[in-house]
Amino acid sequence: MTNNPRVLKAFKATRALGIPDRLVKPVLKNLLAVYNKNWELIEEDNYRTLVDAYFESQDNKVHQGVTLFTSLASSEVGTSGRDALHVSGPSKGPCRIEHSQADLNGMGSSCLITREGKKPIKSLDDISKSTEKVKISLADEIGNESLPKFNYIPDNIVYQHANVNISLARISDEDCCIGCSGDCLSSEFPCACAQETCGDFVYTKQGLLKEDFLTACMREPDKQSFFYCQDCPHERLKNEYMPEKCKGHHIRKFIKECWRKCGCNLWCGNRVVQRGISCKLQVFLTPEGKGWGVRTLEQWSERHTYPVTLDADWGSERVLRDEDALCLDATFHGNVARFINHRCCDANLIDIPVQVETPDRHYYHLAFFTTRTVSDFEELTWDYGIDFDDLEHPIEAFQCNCGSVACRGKRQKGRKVR
Ligand SMILES: C[S@@+](CC[C@H](N)C(=O)[O-])C[C@H]1O[C@@H](n2cnc3c(N)ncnc32)[C@H](O)[C@@H]1O
Repeated sequence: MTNNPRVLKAFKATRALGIPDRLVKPVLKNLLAVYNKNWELIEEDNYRTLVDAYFESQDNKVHQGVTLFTSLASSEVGTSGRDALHVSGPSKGPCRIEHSQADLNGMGSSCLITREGKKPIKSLDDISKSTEKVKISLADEIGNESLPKFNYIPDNIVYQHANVNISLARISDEDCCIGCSGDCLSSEFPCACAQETCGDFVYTKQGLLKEDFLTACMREPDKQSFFYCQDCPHERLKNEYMPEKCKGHHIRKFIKECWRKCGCNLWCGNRVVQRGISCKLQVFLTPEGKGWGVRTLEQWSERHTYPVTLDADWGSERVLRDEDALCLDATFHGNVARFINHRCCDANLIDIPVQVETPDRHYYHLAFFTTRTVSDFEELTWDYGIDFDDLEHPIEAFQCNCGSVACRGKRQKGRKVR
């Protein structure tokens, strides 16, 4: 552990990008040697040289010849391209929250042992570049695709002027459990953080979502659970001068996790999403022409949770200020969730909003939970909620190849989408 304030400041800057100190340390040491201890060069432009040097060093480390064993299942998660996740945005372009960093060029040719046996493929050992707790591998068993260039970041980063104000001072005593200690799930009475979910924690001691809460989240929304804005940012984004009437926003159930102002510890059972991805996931090239997708490398015989921080905003107020209409955009910076493909109606994932750092509901995490048993090597899918007939929908339509018998995109086949 160093006391050098310049080193500590450098760590602080790289930590903000989700890079652990232990990985930055050797890169920093190397740069100091190269620059003859000229700190100014390293500190310039918010440590740009250091960050670039770190990512370069990680690129060089891309392992070739990853071997995965059939006995372990493989799976992946992917999400939001820009189109898929623009849930709402202000008229002058959405305030963006970006996700994750990693330059994924540098794929190696190797052999991957899959359920079907040995196959020549391109593979990467860990697209998260050690920023996640578990490795997220990549496999192209078809061998003809290069990855889109994007930066893998494990946590959200606020882009430009997005109105996200995270501060402990904004969390009132009613919004946290200062008096708790250890694990809130073990205490006799539920703490203040369970108020959001009617005094009952939503997680089991095993870190799974309780059945009744999940079932309630999966239920078809009724008319009362929609909110209609007077002046809808969604519609204004489509047509600034003659916006149509708001089509409605689904008012959804939130999960509220304990956080830093709470007295409990990091291993409290009411802190699941914030601890990061813990499942073995793999990004793979889908054979149906959907591009890259995500699958799991292990069977989840129970309903399981893993966090992917996406974002959206919904009309929780009569008049939504433009700057509060946030969206998640993982086009350039994102995590593994950016690869999750769409499946109509019977997807095996559901997204649930999770309040962690702020009681302000404009900004929250979007976590994906499995809705049923997922087999090893099964693709993880999510219903993007696209209306394939609405060509003005903010999610850009594509020719749906989800394969579901209830595919809503079938009618699109043979017709040119945007
Ligand atoms: C969030 S990205 C998912 C990752 C994407 N497959 C990739 O290779 O980066 C969304 C894009 O994936 C493709 N996609 C997702 N689901 C699809 C589906 N059911 N059928 C065809 N293409 C799909 C579409 O091109 C869509 O715009």
